[in-house]
Amino acid sequence: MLSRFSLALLTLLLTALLAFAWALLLFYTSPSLRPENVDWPRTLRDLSLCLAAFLLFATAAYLPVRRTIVSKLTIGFGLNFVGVWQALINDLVEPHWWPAEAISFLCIPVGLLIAALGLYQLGRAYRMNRLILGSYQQIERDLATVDQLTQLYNRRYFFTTCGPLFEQSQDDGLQPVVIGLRVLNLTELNQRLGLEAGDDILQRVGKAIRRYLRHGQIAARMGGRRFAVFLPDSTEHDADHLARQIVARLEHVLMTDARGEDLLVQVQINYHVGVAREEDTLETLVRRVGTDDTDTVKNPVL
Ligand SMILES: Nc1nc2c(ncn2[C@@H]2O[C@H](COP(=O)(O)OP(=O)(O)OP(=O)(O)O)[C@@H](O)[C@H]2O)c(=O)[nH]1
Repeated sequence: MLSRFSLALLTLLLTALLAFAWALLLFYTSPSLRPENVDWPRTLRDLSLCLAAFLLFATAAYLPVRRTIVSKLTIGFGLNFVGVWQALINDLVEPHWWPAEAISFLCIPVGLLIAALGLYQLGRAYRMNRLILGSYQQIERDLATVDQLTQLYNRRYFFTTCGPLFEQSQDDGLQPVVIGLRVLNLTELNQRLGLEAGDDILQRVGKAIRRYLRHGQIAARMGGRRFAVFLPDSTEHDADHLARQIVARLEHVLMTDARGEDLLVQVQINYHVGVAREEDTLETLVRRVGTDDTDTVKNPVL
């Protein structure tokens, strides 16, 4: 089995060889035009077209894309080259043989049609590749920044993104607020209903938080059972209202236990609203609301 490179080389060589042999045959069998009868500008134009067609033909043969597309492009541009080559010969000799006329008449349009089909498929393949690549990149980004259980951002994303936003808000004279939330009875629920049920509860917490978020507000899972919501500009009252809505939504959650029976579960969530003071940074504010891992012991609030 020939490699792709050898097959392309063989196709090009064979076509060039046949084209020269065909030209020799026509020059040998048909009367040549006298130099004063040759339309030199037209001949030069056909010569340039011929070179361009051969270049396209060669490029198509080596394109690193699917074989079906390569063959369409190679056949299309190859026929195109044959047609233009014939037109060039016809500029220099007077062939009284119908195939010589028919070749350029047929090969150019048919070749262009096939090449256009190949180009269309190439465009589609390129678009598909872009789409696939785009979704891979999106997945990669999501895996790096989003907590897969709750679908909220992770702690790393929270600090990287909200840090500059926090400073920007302060510079603009706005009032950044952070709400810290913590599922108090997760350990107990895990023990009573199992880890899967605990995961389910965390998922519902994520969903409830996302439900009440407004544009520009960012929520993240900061630890196993701790969450933070960043509001770039808010008041204690509004943030408190938002937190109450989230907590109220999760107060009683309907779940199914291991035996398939419905169960009303009380999810206890503690929250704390932190309004930024002038001397605050995002870190100090997050620590105050008790969502930073590093401050678990020191924080008496949550
Ligand atoms: N089902 C389930 N339980 C979890 C998960 N993450 C943490 N927990 C439980 O939540 C409890 C606290 O876990 P931590 O990882 O200490 O959570 P934290 O957010 O750091 O909270 P602190 O206890 O305040 O330090 C433990 O009982 C864990 O088993 C989780 O992804 N799924």
